[in-house]
Parts: sequence; structure tokens; C-alpha cells
Amino acid sequence: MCSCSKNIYTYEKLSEIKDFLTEKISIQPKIGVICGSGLGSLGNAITDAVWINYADIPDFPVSTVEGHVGRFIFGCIRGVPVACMQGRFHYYEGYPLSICAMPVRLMKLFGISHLIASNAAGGLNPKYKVGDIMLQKDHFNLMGLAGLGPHIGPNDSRFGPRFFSMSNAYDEIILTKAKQIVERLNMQDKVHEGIYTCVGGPNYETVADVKALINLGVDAVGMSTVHEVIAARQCGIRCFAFSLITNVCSAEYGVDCTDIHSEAVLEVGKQMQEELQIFVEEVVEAISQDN
Ligand SMILES: O=P(O)(O)O[C@H]1O[C@H](CO)[C@@H](O)[C@H]1O
Ligand code: HPA
Repeated sequence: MCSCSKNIYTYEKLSEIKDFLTEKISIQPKIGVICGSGLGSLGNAITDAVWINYADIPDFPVSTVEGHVGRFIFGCIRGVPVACMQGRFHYYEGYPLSICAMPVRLMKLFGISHLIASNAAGGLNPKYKVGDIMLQKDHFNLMGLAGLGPHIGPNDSRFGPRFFSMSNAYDEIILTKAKQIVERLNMQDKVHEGIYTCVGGPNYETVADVKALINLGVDAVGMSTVHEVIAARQCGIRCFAFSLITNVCSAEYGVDCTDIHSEAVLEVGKQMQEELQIFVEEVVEAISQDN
């Protein structure tokens, strides 16, 4: 499947899906939350929750990756109505980027104004350790340079203009608030601010890949988020994203990185779940106070 194949998730199709879901919920979400690999427990912060499996939504794709439950949770975090995705779609699952990013457009139809995206990522910056958190200051759109994106093909202006700026992709105001939260929660020793990139995957990087990405100024590498943020910015959603560093990538030959596997990635998520849940709760509250 290529990124430019016909996008079946038209405005009309997403409106149908939205209507189907609206009948099952009683809130109007204001913030979208996407849980990264092993970070599904962020959904534990949600009260008055209604769970809807992707498999039960007509014409919806399913999550095929371990660590992605594959359901929406609609409910409240600290009283703020949210739509939370416990499981996202990745390019390497065979979904074009337009489908990977489609839930963001769906959440826009629900009226979300903000997106909080999380991911598991490999640390490229030599200062990063396993279990650290990187607040995304920006991303480097590697797949975009290769001509791949969620918005390739005919443009429906109801999802935003064809040409749009990505200069404030990660909202500076939310990032500043998140950094204040980090200080308040005394997490500053393990939190960094940096640049994320998305590769196609699902294999992890060679040493040459790692060296090249470091030279490009990238601090953490994963296989998601960038296209979600592009779709979000196109339709005017303000974005905040963070990476949990689940492994460090070696830029040296002879360092054994063969223990990088998805179970190890998920395990780090489990270890950090309580701390990250509180962090996300605080960010949601801070965003809601901004409005
Ligand atoms: O980006 P999320 O969904 O957190 O998942 C990350 O973890 C998986 C690799 O272990 C890849 O899917 C990578 O993108
Ligand atoms: N590379 C790409 N994606 C990832 C990694 C990595 O090292 N760790 C978790 N997701």
C-alpha cells in the first residue's frame, strides 16, 4: 500500500463514524490523547469512561501491534472531556499515512481543540537514558522528504488548506506549561526537550541510520506521531507530544543492541506508567485552564 492510494476516509465517511460513536457517548471531547506503545495505561486517568473497540466501529481499521489495545476511551481527565486512543495505526502495519492519521481528523469532527500524542522512541541523543522523557519541541519529517504524508492526494478543505505552516507544530504555550509541570513534579532530571523523527519501520535502525539521524539533529526516533501532528495542524488542532525513551540507539559498531525488541519497549512503559499518568493529567488540566 502506498501513501497516495485512495483515501477512503472522506469527510462523509468520518462523519458517519462520528455519528455512530456519538450515539454511544455523553461527552463532547475537547482534547484528544493518543497512547503510544506500552503507554495505554494513560487511559487509567479517565473517569466516567466509555470504551469502544475499533473492531466494533463500522469500517474502522484495527490495531495489529502488541501494546496497542485498539479502542477509544471517551470520558474525563480531571473533569475535562477527552477522546483517548488506546492504540494507533502505523505505516509498517500496511496502513497508508492517511489512515494512520485518520483518527485525528475524526477527533476534529468531535470538536477537539488540542492533541496530546505520546510514543515510545529510541534515544539518539547521547544524554538520553532508558526511562527518560523527551518533550517534543519539533519533528524532522523524514518520511515527508520521501514524499509520504497523510495529506497526499486530493485535498478536502473541510480538513484544512492544502498548504499550511508547520512552524509552530508543537505549541509553544503548551510546551512551556508542560515544562512548568515537570519542575513541579520534580521530574526535571529525566525530562529533556528535543527533536523526534518517524521512520517507516518496523525494523529498528542500523548504526549508519543512527549516525545519519544524529547528524540531522534528531534526538529520538520512532515510527509514529509525525503524520498525526501534520493532520492535526492542517485542521488547526494545537499539539503537544512526548516520547518515552524505551531504548538507546548505538552510533558505534560493536555495541550489542540486539536486545531491542517490542517486549523491552513495553516493559519500560509499564515501569513509567504511574508517573506519566500524573504528568498527562496535569497537562490536560493546564490546557483546559488556557482556554
Ligand atoms: O510510536 P509508538 O506507537 O509508541 O510505537 C513505537 O514502538 C514500536 C516499536 O517497538 C513502534 O511502533 C514505535 O513507533
Ligand atoms: N527506533 C524506532 N522506533 C522505536 C525505537 C527505536 O529505537 N524504540 C521504540 N520505538
